[in-house]
Amino acid sequence: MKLSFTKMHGAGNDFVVIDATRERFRPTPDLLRRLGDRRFGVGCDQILVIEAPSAPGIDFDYRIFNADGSEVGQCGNGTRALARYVYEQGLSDKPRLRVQTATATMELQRLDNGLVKVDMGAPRWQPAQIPLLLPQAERYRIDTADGALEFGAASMGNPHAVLCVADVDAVDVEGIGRSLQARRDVFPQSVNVGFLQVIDREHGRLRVYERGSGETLACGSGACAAAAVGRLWGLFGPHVTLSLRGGELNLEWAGADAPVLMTGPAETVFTGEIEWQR
Ligand SMILES: N[C@@H](CCC[C@H](N)C(=O)O)C(=O)O
Repeated sequence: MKLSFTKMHGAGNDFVVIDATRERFRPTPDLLRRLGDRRFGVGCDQILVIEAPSAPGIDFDYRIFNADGSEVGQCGNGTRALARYVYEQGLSDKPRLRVQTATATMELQRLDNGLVKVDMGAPRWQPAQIPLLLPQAERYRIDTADGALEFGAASMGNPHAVLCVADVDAVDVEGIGRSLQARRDVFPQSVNVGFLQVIDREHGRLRVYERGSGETLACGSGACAAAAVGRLWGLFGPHVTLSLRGGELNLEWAGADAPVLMTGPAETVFTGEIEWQR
């Protein structure tokens, strides 16, 4: 059988988008891994599945799979790609859309400049399993194979650890990323590991070693977590632009229970079909 897909990206974080409002899609582990495989399949960081809404007040259900086939609850860059797809394909012309993932409800807004702004919801502070270093700033410290690591931890519907570093280009992103991900006592569902270099109160640089797909060129939920941790630690003001290897994202967070707002690009790269033996 043939499966139609659209290849998209948001700041270089790339996606295979499946429109399950128009074709039947059964996300088996083999098929997901083939879609994610850059050599034997299509290749992407995440597979995004757009489905008809399963609840009132929601425009679309939105399922997210990492390239390794694991299903997750959040993908910020993918949310902007979803909005772009919906508008390009005429699935909706509403300027604001509400989408539901396994763990989060998000509101998306199409801006006049072609960018998409996403209300990502309020950060939730995690993890509870380890003692805080500084309780008032949600700062943690654990011992790993790479020595003692200090980090902030936030859930944006998926788990993130954020480490402040002097120079993102000089960090062993994969090594430290993997060693934190291996600490299942602290992160039972593993974790996306962000490395944040603060430039000034409104600018930073960020690299993210993602769960299920390794280092990506950008991570939207990781950028939200980094902006929130940076603000909580007194390093950032309420507006910050983060430069990732694939582009820039703008983040706003007023603090406490306010949602993190993320603005950035999303592009369609090509469409295709993949042969698939069920
Ligand atoms: N790239 C994404 C995050 C995708 C999911 C993540 N790898 C996880 O396992 O939680 C983003 O833009 O947010």
